Amino acid sequence: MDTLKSFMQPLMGGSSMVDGMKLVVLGGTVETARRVSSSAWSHFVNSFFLTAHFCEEEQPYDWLVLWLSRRPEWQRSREFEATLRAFSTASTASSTKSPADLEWEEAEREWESYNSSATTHHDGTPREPPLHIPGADDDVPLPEKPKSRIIFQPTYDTTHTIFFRGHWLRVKRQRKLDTGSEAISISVIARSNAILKQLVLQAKKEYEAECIHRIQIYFADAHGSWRWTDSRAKRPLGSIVLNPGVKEMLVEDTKDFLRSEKWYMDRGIPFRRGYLLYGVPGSGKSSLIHALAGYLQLDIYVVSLSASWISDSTLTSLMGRVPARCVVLLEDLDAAFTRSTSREDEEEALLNSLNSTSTSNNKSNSSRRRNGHRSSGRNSGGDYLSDVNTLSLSGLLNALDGVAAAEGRLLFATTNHLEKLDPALSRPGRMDVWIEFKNASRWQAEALFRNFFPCDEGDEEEENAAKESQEVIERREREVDEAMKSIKVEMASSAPSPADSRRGSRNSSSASTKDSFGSSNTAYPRPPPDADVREKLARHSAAPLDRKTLAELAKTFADGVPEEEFSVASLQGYLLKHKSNPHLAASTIHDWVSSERTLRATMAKEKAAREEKAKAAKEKRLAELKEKKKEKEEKEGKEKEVEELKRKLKEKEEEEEVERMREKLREKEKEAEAGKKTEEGATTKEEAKEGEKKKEVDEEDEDKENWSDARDALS
Ligand SMILES: Nc1ncnc2c1ncn2[C@@H]1O[C@H](COP(=O)(O)OP(=O)(O)OP(=O)(O)O)[C@@H](O)[C@H]1O
Repeated sequence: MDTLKSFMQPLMGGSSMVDGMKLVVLGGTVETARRVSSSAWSHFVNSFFLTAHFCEEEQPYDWLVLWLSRRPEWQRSREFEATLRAFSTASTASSTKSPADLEWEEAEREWESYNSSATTHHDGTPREPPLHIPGADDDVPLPEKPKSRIIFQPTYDTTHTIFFRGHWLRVKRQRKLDTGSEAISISVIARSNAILKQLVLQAKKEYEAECIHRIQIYFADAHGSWRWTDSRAKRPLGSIVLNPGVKEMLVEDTKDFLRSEKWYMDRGIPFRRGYLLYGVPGSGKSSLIHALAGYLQLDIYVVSLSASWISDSTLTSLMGRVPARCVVLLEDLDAAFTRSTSREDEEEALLNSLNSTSTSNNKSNSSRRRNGHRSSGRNSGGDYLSDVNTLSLSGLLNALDGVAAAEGRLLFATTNHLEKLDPALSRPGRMDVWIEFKNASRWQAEALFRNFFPCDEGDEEEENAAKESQEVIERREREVDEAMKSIKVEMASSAPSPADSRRGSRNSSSASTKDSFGSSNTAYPRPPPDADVREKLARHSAAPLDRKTLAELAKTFADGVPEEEFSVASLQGYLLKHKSNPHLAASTIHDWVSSERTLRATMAKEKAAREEKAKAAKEKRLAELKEKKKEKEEKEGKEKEVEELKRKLKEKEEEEEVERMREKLREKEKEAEAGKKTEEGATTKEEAKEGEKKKEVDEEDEDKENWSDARDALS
């Protein structure tokens, strides 16, 4: 030991070095102890904590976000960000409000009471007086603008503790590094994961309770996932007007299907059902699906097959990811593949043949078309030609009923062009129920009218009230007319109108020259409003009609609507214009029909002219393309002729060369013959024999040489 010390002493060079070494050793020991203890602690913690992860892409995430947003602890984080609630479920529909919601509403009320007393904005500008429109029903308050619900949630990677059913939960929001999507992890100290299951079920229940009056709409995204897009109030099935029995049949069929899972399983039939709704636009296909989904309490998953990003694989993964009970909606099924007409094919073929540099591309394009792929987009020349989505018919069929397709879903497909669908797509098994939608029948017209105008079922008292309200309407209409007349007078004399004076009396601070919408023109007098605008200024809702009047008006209206000529949507548009005046709606339907017919005839003429023009332009383009093709073919023909001549010339030259070689060979042979004869005379027989042999060998050598010369020359 002493020897070692004496050996080390000079190396250490004194006590300061020793102290330094001691410090390093001490520091190392502390750090190692820290690391070991922290990993032991996390190991210890992990062995007691159960953790559940919820990814943004999955539905339980939405349940959890709603549940957390209702926990005051979650909203009172010291580091938070404010966001609009991602799930816009109607708060009005919800019967229960969370403490967090109540807290937020209280804060809003406080803010409003502070601000309502002020007559100026924060920037000092005066507040505008309330708007008054002559004849408008100011007594009826406008519905409040729906409030967006702001939620405060903790920033990423901060851990929060929330108490739930006797357990402390550690909750953390995280962002995944690879996908950038959000996730929530919840840890709890427990022996089994029962508490986490309870939590998820609780969150689900609350979410469903909030959504009971609404349906959720999900749209497919480019990554093959479903994104929540909208939440809509349920549409009552009664508001959909179809010919008798159609709705009932559909409702019964869907209900029966949803009840028959076991029946399907017992028979080994895939538990799926498809409905094809086809027919004229504006006949209620989409509306019926929404109403039905609401009735059956199912969410809607919408795929647009004409999206540019859609491909076989994305569609397959989307179809595999729909929940067990839902409505999958494929809108405008015919738009998935646009088949080109023969003329378009011809044009494309011509273009392909002209574009010789991209031969291979063209081949692949046309083969894609044959396989039913859709293409649209721009070519280099700026024309719309080929931006390809890679969805094929077989891919679509596979996604609909392949092994990966989810079971239990109701598939609805809509199309306006049944004739464009491939028979494979609409065969039973894929589309089990077909429903045709036509233009409105008289029966539908009457039902639509009845749906539009409220009926007072009631007694005499109520009938009197209805009459009174009718009188009120008429009085108000008269007022509007008078107000309009006075506006005209004002225009002529520049005197303030009664409407203006009323406004002035309400708020003397408002500028007298300004009209209701703030325009203060002085150079040009105000033009009189159109009859259409006057009509709109009238009161907007009709008083309830008694049963008899409603029946009469509905009949008059339906009688005036020609059978299956106008879509329900267009009739709805007409009724909307007269929604305050059912009498007018019924009495002027004939005028509307004739004006619509005239309008349609004009539009048809214009369309025909446009099509004619487009056709002529197309013909011209086609002729130009043909001309170019002809020129190209001629040029190619000439080039071919030149090539042929060159080839022939080369052949000729080669033949001549061979002939020259043959000539040379013959000359050589003659010379050899002559030499042979001279030698014969000069030698004995034996010598002659030997000489002959030698000659033969020489000749052979010479021949070989000549032949090789000739071959070289030929090659
Ligand atoms: N049969 C109907 N009953 C009630 N309302 C209808 C009906 N048909 C159409 N409408 C009304 O017309 C509008 C358009 O209807 P909808 O979008 O459902 O028609 P569609 O057949 O799906 O049209 P498209 O084929 O153009 O998508 C909606 O506002 C809807 O309320």
